[in-house]
Amino acid sequence: MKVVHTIAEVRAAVRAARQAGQRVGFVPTMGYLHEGHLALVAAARRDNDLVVVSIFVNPLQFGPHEDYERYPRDLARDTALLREAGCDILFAPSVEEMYPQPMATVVELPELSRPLCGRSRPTHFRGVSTVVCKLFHIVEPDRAYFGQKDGQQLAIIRRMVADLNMPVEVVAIPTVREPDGLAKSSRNVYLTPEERPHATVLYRALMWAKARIDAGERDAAQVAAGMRAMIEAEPMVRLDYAEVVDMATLQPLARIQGDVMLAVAAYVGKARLIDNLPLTIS
Ligand SMILES: Nc1ncnc2c1ncn2[C@@H]1O[C@H](COP(=O)(O)OP(=O)(O)OP(=O)(O)O)[C@@H](O)[C@H]1O
Ligand SMILES: CC(C)(CO)[C@@H](O)C(=O)[O-]
Ligand code: BAL
Repeated sequence: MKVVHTIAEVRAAVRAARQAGQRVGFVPTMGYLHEGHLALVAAARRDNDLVVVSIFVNPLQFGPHEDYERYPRDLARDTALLREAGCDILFAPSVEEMYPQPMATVVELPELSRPLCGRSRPTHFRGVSTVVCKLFHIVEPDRAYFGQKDGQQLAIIRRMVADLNMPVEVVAIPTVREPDGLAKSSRNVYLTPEERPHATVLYRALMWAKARIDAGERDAAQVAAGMRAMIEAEPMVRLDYAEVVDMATLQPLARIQGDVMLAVAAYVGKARLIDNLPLTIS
């Protein structure tokens, strides 16, 4: 595995592979890797000749009072994990390399960025779509891999790629969970041993909602209210939102039908956790 830190190096490596007729799979991450990230890398490894993983904690997607400074980082451990996972190129640029001058350009999808997490993180998805657009131009992958866990991010990237005719196939990978259902996330390290059991309420609320829908419930407001009540009743947990939305537009639904996403977010101590469940109801 080659570890590169500059845009020129990653471009040269990818172009050489492409000229040799290779297909390029790309996994963008913010590092501090866990099995969720490694599932994306494994899928990229299966489908492509060359696998590129980026590790970049993108300052543009953090709000002024968020956790940019204390976001967990461990490049040595990540490098070892990626080598083992069969990654070919690790691209780990500095902030100066990615943003040599303040960005005068932004890529923003306002309608998709405002709901759900956008209400508490109003500038977050502008930072995500802008950096992913940059990374796609740098790496020029054939396929790019994203986790379902960040469901709003996935909807935004899919729509950006469609709207801007980007020649990349977006591949979604199901959420990888701990044995008790908690979605794996780099931010789970913020949870104290006392908080940790309560964090599973997000998954429990999603499972409760799924059971109701499986039993025939189609009233989205009823299901959302039930999820909200469960999360609000949980000690050490503060609800951010619990909603039933259309998977592509992220707009709240009245009736549960078609491609829907049950989406939840809550604060548990220092951690803000998100989870979701995509469902197709015919
Ligand atoms: N549990 C998971 N299952 C599947 N994919 C995941 C999981 N967690 C993260 N991913 C995906 O990995 C990619 C990189 O995510 P990121 O580096 O932000 O990790 P994270 O664990 O989501 O961190 P954070 O704590 O910032 O949410 C994204 O496409 C994300 O959806
Ligand atoms: C897609 C991403 C790497 C952009 O910084 C980030 O939002 C993430 O890790 O999900
Ligand atoms: N996984 C999304 C990155 C973030 O929360 O900033």
